[in-house]
Amino acid sequence: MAQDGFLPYPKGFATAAIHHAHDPENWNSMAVIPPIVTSTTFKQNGPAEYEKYDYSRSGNPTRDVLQAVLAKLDNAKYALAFSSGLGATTALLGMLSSGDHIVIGDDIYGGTNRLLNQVMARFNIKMTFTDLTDISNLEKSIEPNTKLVWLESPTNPTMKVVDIKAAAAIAKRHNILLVVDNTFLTPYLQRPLDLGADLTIYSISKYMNGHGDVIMGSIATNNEEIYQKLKFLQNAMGIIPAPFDCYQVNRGLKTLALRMQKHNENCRLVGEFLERHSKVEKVLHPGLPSHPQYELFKKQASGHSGTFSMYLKGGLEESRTFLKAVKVFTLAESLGGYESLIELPSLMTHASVPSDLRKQLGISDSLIRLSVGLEDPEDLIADLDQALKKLEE
Ligand SMILES: C=C(NCc1c(COP(=O)(O)O)cnc(C)c1O)C(=O)O
Repeated sequence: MAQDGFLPYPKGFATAAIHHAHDPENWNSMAVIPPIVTSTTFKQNGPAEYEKYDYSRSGNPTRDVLQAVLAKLDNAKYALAFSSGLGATTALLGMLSSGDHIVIGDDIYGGTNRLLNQVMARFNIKMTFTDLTDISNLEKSIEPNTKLVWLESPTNPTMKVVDIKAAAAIAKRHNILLVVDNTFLTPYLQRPLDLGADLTIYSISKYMNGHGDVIMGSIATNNEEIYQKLKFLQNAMGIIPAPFDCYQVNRGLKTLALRMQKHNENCRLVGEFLERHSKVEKVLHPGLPSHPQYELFKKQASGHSGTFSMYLKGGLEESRTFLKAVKVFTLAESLGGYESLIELPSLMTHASVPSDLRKQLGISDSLIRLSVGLEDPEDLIADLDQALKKLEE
């Protein structure tokens, strides 16, 4: 059962993740598990006369199985896989032309901010960063040359929630595409296309693969024209994943439903423990009633994942002491794996965000982001408790 008051978990999701596009009749071997096709090239019947595949960058059978499953899980017609989440972002931004404008939620992954500000800006892509939790800021930021609205919800790392339906309605009214980066929740907990978004993008490297051993990205959409443009860019820009990685991610998806339920449960227990702790200033967890947008979050999600943030009392010294003391949690970047991770965005994942924006967003040296994994929650809580006790020494 989904958490009280949230949307129900999607029916048939686990069955689709396991069986969709997996008919053994699809391949001569009748293998139950889709074969891994590592061949870089495929024999042709005559010059430019071939069945479906000519060169693995342009198309690959193992990648196609993964893309079919990814589309199904997002209730989408189409999905494409890329070499990384930022690779998918690069392909998506590759649809823009010099002079185009995009409106972006102010709180986004540091690497996405870096790609926009330090690369795309050099190609004369104009951008407005704004706080989309106040949805009136979206309308105010739209200009005649605006082509994309880009948002995360919840946001990385301050966990702000954006009203996706409202953003989609405004984007549609202005004939602008809405992209939602759904990395933090996956389509099991939130389905942006069903809420009106035109595209949803993922760092597959996180929960979708879920095993901390693949870097990959993906985009899903129902828009045929956009799909064809992105498929062209996937090949023309060469931003493709390896067949073996596609096999690993396809395998990871088979337990996505189970893993997200357990991340949801573990993360609530850890968040509630930290909320009660004297050394914790504030917890930012959209799945807890204390979050300012808890009611909105329940309307657009089936629950929260394992990633949330908190403000520790004190400054950088206290954060360093605490982060060096954890033992079950690992101090490292990334999130969404079965192993629990913990990090300091100001010096790690969001170090490339301009300091004035970090200050404005509250990404201080006291803001700590946790990715609660699938370990026994008692062990996770005991680990945080012993590390917090170091602040009393
Ligand atoms: C590595 C981290 N984030 C990657 C990320 C990316 C980039 O994905 P990569 O697969 O790392 O290229 C895109 N969108 C979001 C919301 C992300 O969190 C991190 O936040 O620790």
